[in-house]
Amino acid sequence: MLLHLNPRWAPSSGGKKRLEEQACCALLVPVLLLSARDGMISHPDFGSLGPGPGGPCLGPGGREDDEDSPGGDSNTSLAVAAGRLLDEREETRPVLCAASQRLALGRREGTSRVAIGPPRTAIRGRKAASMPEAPTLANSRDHLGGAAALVRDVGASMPKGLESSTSVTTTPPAWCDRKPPESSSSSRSNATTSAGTSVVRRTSAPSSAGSTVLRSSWVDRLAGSSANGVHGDVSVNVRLRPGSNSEDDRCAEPCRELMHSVRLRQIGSRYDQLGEAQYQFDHVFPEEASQEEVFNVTVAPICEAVISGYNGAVIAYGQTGSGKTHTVVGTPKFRGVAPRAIHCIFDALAQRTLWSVDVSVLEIYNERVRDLLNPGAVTHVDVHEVRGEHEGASFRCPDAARRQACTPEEALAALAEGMKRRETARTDMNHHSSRSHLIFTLTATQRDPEIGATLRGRLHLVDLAGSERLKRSMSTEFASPRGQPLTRRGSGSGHRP
Ligand SMILES: Nc1ncnc2c1ncn2[C@@H]1O[C@H](COP(=O)(O)OP(=O)(O)OP(=O)(O)O)[C@@H](O)[C@H]1O
Repeated sequence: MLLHLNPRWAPSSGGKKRLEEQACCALLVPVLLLSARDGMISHPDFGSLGPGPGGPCLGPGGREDDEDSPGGDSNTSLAVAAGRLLDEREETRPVLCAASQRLALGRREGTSRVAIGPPRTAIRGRKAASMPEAPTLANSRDHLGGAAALVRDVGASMPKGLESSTSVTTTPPAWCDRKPPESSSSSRSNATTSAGTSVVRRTSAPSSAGSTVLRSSWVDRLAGSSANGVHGDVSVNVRLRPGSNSEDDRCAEPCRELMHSVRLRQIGSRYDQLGEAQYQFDHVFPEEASQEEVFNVTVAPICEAVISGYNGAVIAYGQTGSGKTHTVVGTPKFRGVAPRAIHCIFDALAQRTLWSVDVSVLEIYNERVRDLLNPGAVTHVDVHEVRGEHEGASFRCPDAARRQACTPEEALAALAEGMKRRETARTDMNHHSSRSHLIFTLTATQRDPEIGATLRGRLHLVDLAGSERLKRSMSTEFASPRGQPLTRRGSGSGHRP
């Protein structure tokens, strides 16, 4: 998560509320993310693998490869996250309340200077000394461990017939990150599990031994990850937008005394009594931080994980004009994380023999999901909620276009095409303001024909609409067809309650 702050956001009136909005972001975002765990870095996808329209596009040395699964495993676990977070107010309210409670309690405990426990502490389940445990975060270690537990559960639920019918006989390639099974037999099967829970596909499904090794490998990684913070974790980072020259003008700055923390300061005599507040993050990017630095620290590790078969998401959150689109997409001169991630993933795939990449660009606008790669008029696509026995709910947009990309340029062209169709509106704060949530998803699929294994990782890059309330940004030009504001409270732009 990349949280964006505009240090100049210190208006003379209504300042307290606005400062609170920025401060609340710091607390709300990590808490909210927990409820979006499925859209975060997670275990390799157990779902069925479906080729997108146009069929698979294979990398150098690849060959046309037919998938036996029906198409439709799609791309919007992030849309999920965003959609659920922003639209299902009933669900998020307790979480929001918990965060507000934390903020309030934190304030009460300090007087003029309040040090709020670091979000990462809360996320990783180490209760901050001064923090009451938020009710909806009940034991967040369990929450993080949920992914690992999920893997165990899915493995445990392998149908018996499947377990005994197949085996893996060859040593997996280096990229597969698996050990060969201890015992093997030659039988093969096209069987898949009832819930599509086998990641080994097409001509074979894992043997009992093989799948156990596979699972334990993932479980180890996931379990290890929550301990070492490399994978399977949520990191919350802040980037400060440049632009404020004078000290008096600034309401946010990196804290020199405490690493990776930001100090928020209220400007103006009316709210001086509020004092300062410090928030600690995984990383704080000062105003002078380059695009490259942001990518290297926050996104490059996720790209590596995607190549290893994990799903990852990068979500840019912040007020309008705070630099979300600049960070995610950037400009030709200052390339954002999206083009860098695309190049990074393609560079890694170039070392492999058999791979394919497809991309999709979706937009959540006015509470509906739109497919921005549809060549005709921009169309809405339905969101299907799928509830697996062990996987919880996931959301898919099977009708959304998934464009095959053989080169980074093709993937970038798809992103550019989607950006062009994205709804923008002029606000008083940002003349090219994004009024929708943009979700760019890149799916990297690698195959090993020898063992019939498929390894797939997804990267979701999300540029959220401005988090401010609509009336604050005075975005009066956009209204729904029914004359309502673009988004209601609690959803889309201005989604804070
Ligand atoms: N780190 C930065 N360095 C240089 N310019 C920046 C930086 N961050 C933002 N900007 C500039 O600030 C302006 C607003 O940024 P941007 O459009 O990315 O904001 P946003 O958060 O996406 O806003 P909205 O939610 O309204 O779309 C742009 O002109 C952008 O180039």
